[in-house]
Amino acid sequence: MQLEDVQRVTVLGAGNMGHGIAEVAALAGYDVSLRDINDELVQKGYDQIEWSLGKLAEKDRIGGDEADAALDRVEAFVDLGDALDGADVVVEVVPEKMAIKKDVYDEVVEHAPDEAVFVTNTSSLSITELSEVTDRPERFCGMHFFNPPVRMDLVEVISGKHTSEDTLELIEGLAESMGKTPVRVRKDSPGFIVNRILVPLMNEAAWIVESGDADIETVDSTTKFDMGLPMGSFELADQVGIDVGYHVLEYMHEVLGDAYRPCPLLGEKVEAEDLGKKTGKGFYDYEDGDGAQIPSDAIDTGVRRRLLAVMANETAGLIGNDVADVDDIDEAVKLGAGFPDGPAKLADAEGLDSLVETLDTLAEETGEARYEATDYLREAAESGGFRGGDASGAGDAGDAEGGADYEVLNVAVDERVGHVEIDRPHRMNTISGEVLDELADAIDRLDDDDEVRAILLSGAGDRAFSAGADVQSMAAGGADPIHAVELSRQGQQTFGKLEESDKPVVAAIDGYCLGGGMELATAADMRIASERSELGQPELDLGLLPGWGGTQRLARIVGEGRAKEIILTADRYDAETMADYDFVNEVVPDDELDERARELAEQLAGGPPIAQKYTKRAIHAGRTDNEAGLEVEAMGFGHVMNTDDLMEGVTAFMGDGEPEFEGK
Ligand SMILES: C/C=C/C(=O)SCCNC(=O)CCNC(=O)[C@H](O)C(C)(C)COP(=O)(O)OP(=O)(O)OC[C@H]1O[C@@H](n2cnc3c(N)ncnc32)[C@H](O)[C@@H]1OP(=O)(O)O
Repeated sequence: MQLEDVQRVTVLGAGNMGHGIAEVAALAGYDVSLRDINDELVQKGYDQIEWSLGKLAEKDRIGGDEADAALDRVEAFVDLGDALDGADVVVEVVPEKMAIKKDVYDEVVEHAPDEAVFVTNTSSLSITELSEVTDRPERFCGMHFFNPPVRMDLVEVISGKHTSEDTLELIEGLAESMGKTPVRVRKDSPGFIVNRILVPLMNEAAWIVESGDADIETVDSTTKFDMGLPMGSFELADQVGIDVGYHVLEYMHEVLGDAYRPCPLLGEKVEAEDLGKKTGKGFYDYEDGDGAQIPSDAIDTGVRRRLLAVMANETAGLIGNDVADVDDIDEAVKLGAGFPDGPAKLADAEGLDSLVETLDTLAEETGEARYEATDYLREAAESGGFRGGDASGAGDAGDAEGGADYEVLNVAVDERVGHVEIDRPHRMNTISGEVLDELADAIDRLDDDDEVRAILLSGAGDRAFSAGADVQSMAAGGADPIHAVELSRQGQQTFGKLEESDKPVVAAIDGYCLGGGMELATAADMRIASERSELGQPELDLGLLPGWGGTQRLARIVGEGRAKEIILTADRYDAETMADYDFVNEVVPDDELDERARELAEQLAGGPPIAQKYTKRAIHAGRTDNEAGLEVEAMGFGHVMNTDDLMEGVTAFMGDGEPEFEGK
């Protein structure tokens, strides 16, 4: 079956994941049959889809018509035969018990069309074992969505032992058509990629506390504020459900051996039914206490190294056993678990050599199997890291003209325009330290490149130009004032490079342009925005202030009164209002932004570079001293008088032609 043959997707199970997957499939234009075992359950799932589509429309993520059309495509069923009628792909999302799933497949094979492809949304069970109870193991694979499917980009596409390449390609294509990022898991190994990293991390956090080496607060403070992960390890366990992690761990223990022996601390919580947020109490108390209150200053480097060492070992296990390659692992964990960087990159940055040493020491002290470094980890450490000593992790990412590869930017030069796109759409193109580093490098290169005559800035995807500083990675600075001052200076200087560039800079704003993202756009010479864009400086709502030049640059553009209004209210403004405030030069329909921004950038790239340079310099010099500005203007005027560009401009004017300026 080819992707274009897929018309009907049948989703078996209308629970949390089931109705979410059904919604995503309907939004992608597929007809959807949603089935559960009784009217009440299936109706509940259907109502959830209706509610969620309504929310998306309310937030302008989709149009009202689109929401209605998606809902129209969903039909609810209790009868399995009816639900499977005409199915091209069957997505099974029934409870995570092998026996239940097998029973379902026993029935499904009786009713499903012969050519239908089967996928299971298990998060850890064996794809091979499940495929073998069906009549089509080669047309069977895992399709693991993350919760909630409508928001999470990642889909792990897992090959069973019998799965054909065609099936994997079809399901990857299906995931892409639903707007998701599929990551292939080549082997059916417990936990696949994301859970294989997260669950042992949770287990190790518990073992650290169990052994008395640190307390819960220290482990969580280190995880969140030192390693920069989105949550503390115990906070994560509470969020996911301690029982959920525990059962995955038990399964890993059973299949993969002693290295995955669950820490008794987890078992005790499961026994006591303190399962985390869903029961009101887990490692933290959400009912009678304040929930997960994690101190930002209880960081312990020993805890960090231990958690990173275990994570590195798991990563190595996945690569060494050919389950997935390093880039896919990093991508999957970033998208599926919200890590700022993937585990391989985090481990490389720490130094694999030292992590191997940590494991060896722990193995010697405790004799525990989970500290036995895998052969692949040792090999990777010897060759300088997972990426052979390239700690930037750039690998094959990005392809910038001028010889630089970037991890979080796309940089390309075309028609004399150097285009810099922040490429973190899954995190709203937020600005991390890495984005700042790469921006500084890219701007320097484009500035030095004579082929480049204008710079265009944008954000990948259609949700955000940039939602500002990555608060999570900022928090990883551990509330250290000195670090914060340096971070502020780094942003000011990086954005200052754009402002000071001799070349005209255009910011193409589509979607959210907030906080540090707006400060970046403020450093451009011109701003063009799509109608749907929302702009603002929400820092004060976070108890912060705009620290990347916002207090200075914004006032120059919109005047002090408006700048104070924007910063002090922390409100969000639509593009039209920001055009009225003179911040945005032009507002265009959403689907015309890319073309119009490029047109403007190319127009500026065709201008006379020397005159442009002195124009920018004179305007900037005049900010604090009008006389100085006029002096630069006069000097610039003198400089251009003796240029070929002047001759070219005047000749073209006389002859009614288009000038070809060369900057000479
Ligand atoms: C010196 C400079 C300082 C600063 O720049 S401070 C930061 C200033 N910026 C902000 O305060 C904006 C914060 N973000 C938001 O208010 C909202 O987000 C949006 C309005 C942009 C979008 O809202 P919605 O459509 O409901 O999406 P969502 O679920 O909130 O966001 C999607 C994912 O993006 C992450 N995210 C958004 N903004 C940031 C950020 N600034 N730092 C880190 N992560 C961010 C979220 O957490 C979430 O992630 P998950 O899907 O993993 O839950």
